Amino acid sequence: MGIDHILNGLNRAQKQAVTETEGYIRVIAGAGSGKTRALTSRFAYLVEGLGIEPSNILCVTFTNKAAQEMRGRVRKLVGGDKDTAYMTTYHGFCVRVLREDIHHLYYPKNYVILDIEDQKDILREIYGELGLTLRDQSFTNILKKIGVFKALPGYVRQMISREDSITLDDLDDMEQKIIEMYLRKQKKIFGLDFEDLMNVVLVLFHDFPHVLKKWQDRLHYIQVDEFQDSSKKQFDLVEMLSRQHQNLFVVGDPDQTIYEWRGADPDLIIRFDSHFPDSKTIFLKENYRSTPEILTFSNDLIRRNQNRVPKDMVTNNPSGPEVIHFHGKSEQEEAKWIAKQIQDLHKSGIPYHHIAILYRANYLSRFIEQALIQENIDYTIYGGFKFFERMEIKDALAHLRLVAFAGDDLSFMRIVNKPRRQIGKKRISFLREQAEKEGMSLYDTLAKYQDDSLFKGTQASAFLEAIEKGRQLKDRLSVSELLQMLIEKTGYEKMIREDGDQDRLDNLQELKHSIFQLEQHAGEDISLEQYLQMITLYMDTEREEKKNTVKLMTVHTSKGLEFPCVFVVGLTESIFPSVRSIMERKERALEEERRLMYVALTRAMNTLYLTESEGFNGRGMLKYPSRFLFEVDRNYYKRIGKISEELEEEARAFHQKVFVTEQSDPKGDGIEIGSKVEHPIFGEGSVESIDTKKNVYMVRFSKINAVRPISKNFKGLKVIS
Ligand SMILES: Nc1ncnc2c1ncn2[C@@H]1O[C@H](COP(=O)(O)OP(=O)(O)OP(=O)(O)O)[C@@H](O)[C@H]1O
Repeated sequence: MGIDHILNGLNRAQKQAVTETEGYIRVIAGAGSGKTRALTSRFAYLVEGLGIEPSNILCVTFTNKAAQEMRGRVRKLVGGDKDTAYMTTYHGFCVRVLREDIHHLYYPKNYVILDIEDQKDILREIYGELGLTLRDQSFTNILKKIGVFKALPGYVRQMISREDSITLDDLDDMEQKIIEMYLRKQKKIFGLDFEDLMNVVLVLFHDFPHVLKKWQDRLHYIQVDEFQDSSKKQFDLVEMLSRQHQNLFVVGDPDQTIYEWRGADPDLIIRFDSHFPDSKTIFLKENYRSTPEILTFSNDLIRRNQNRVPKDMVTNNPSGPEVIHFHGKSEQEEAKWIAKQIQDLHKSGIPYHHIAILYRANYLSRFIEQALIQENIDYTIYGGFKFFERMEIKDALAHLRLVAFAGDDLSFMRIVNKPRRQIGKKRISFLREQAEKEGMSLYDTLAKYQDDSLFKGTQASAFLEAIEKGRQLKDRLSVSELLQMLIEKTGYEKMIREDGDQDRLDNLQELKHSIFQLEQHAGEDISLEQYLQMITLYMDTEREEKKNTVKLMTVHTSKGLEFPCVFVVGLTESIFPSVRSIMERKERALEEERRLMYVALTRAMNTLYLTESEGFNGRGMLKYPSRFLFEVDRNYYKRIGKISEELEEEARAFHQKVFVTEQSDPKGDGIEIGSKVEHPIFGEGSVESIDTKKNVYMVRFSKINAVRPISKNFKGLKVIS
């Protein structure tokens, strides 16, 4: 087989990326520039063009799905009989290494990989032994702390050593005790969680040079996809492996780093050339996906980021429709407008599956889903559950149903033991039997037998009390108030809070917000029964799953995908950019949010709509359009719906406020974004941004008309206004 079929159709830069096989090579590939294609073609070229065995090539991808897709594409190019086992994720590779070599650490080859549920089971045991409850510390919280503890691989030696160097009684700190017990229990069952896999391999390679050498010998070529989302440890791994043959090929787009919050380090790709001074850089700048209109808009937004390799994407694609920003007066108007556009697109011959709706957070799907259901537009939530099928939403509504109809056994079963009330299998089967015999509902049966000795030690009475209270108040409280009262009194909301899953909490909040909004707009009181009837429309689980549906997903999920028509919705400041991320990670997060927006925009091939609306958010705060909409030149998009001057002014002030309060200098020396400052050498300047990670102010000085990073510890920088 020749190699023409591999190289045909690639552009010059792509061909270079495919055929430059030796040395350290970085490919900076913009959105839609065909990096997946370049990467698979390169693998095929190594095999077909150079005669390298696939078992000598490690090709690391970011997700299992990407690995699978890449294997499929490579098989098409080189035939289906080639071994593609080293085409895998970082974790997948570590699992293989450990399967072969973990015995050096006295662990068996069939060690156990612990998933999140196994981890929680271990914690449950520990909590039992220490007499702790979730009120003391949620599992999510302690798992996060275990994650922080495992940030550096050093602990692995302690975990695998067969002697306990620390006596548990010596540990006063409860968290330390839990972590130590967790490690011991892990060791007992030879269990490794996801965090450990990489750490154990790093320690193994470090402490057993001959093992590292074996893998180095084997892996002549290493290529890494989505390199911008690699962490320092992942980089260390491939760097170590490539030392012998020195063939490391990385491809990524620094503008699409969206996992910094969980350890990705965009500097690794940005500074790849300083790490490997002999490295070559190839730019893939030609975008094959989008229209010039979409690209111009996206380029103009991402240009605002400071920490990047400057590059503008270009395209030879024909011109398409203008990018549209729709501004609605209310969330309902926004949703209706989106549904109407989808109907129009569909009428014009565009199939539903060519349309995607992207949002920043899962809970935002609710308002769109309701509009789509009302208009009978089929949709699928990509990588998740529909809003009204999410566990916490079904549970919350089960509280309301049980108040409305005591005979609803399904709702009873959903919530009677959530949170745990010691009403397990045995007691439930008693209730079922009695209910059957006496022709009563499970709820009424429990009410009848709550004082029976069988229910001693359970919290059955407290549960019944909460539901009874709901019954008494249901005609006096609004539905939203009733729901709040119920989930508070039964402890359901607390359980979700203690579990620490922010997505679930956001969904609950969104449900309450949606009921409140409905009440506001209805103009008359809505009874509980009316509400439950209305909501049934959205809970219809019988709808069959169809292929030709509009796809709804978070922006994170949309990474790597493309659609002819894209709606990016809910573009409200504080939601996108997310104020929560900015609070946690300051201005680094703002840049990451902008990159996330860039990922969303560049999913679109032909038509791009951006939507947001006025009104109040779930926390009762006024909504303002996202700063991202103001950062792009007005000539690059068309606005439908008027933003009053007043609203625009308030919005801009709000953007500034979020930015300044969240990013102001914690040392309190009065220097903030926008501050005018004086420097003894550079003269007057103004602070453009603050890099908390590097501890510097980025100051633009007028005398030199350039930005200089000035250390926060430098005493000579003074505020002048
Ligand atoms: N040389 C080429 N000629 C024509 N089309 C191409 C070429 N290279 C890539 N494409 C097409 O461009 C689109 C984008 O390619 P691909 O999905 O590989 O991009 P990407 O760089 O991975 O994008 P992103 O990072 O934004 O997800 C695809 O539809 C692909 O088929």
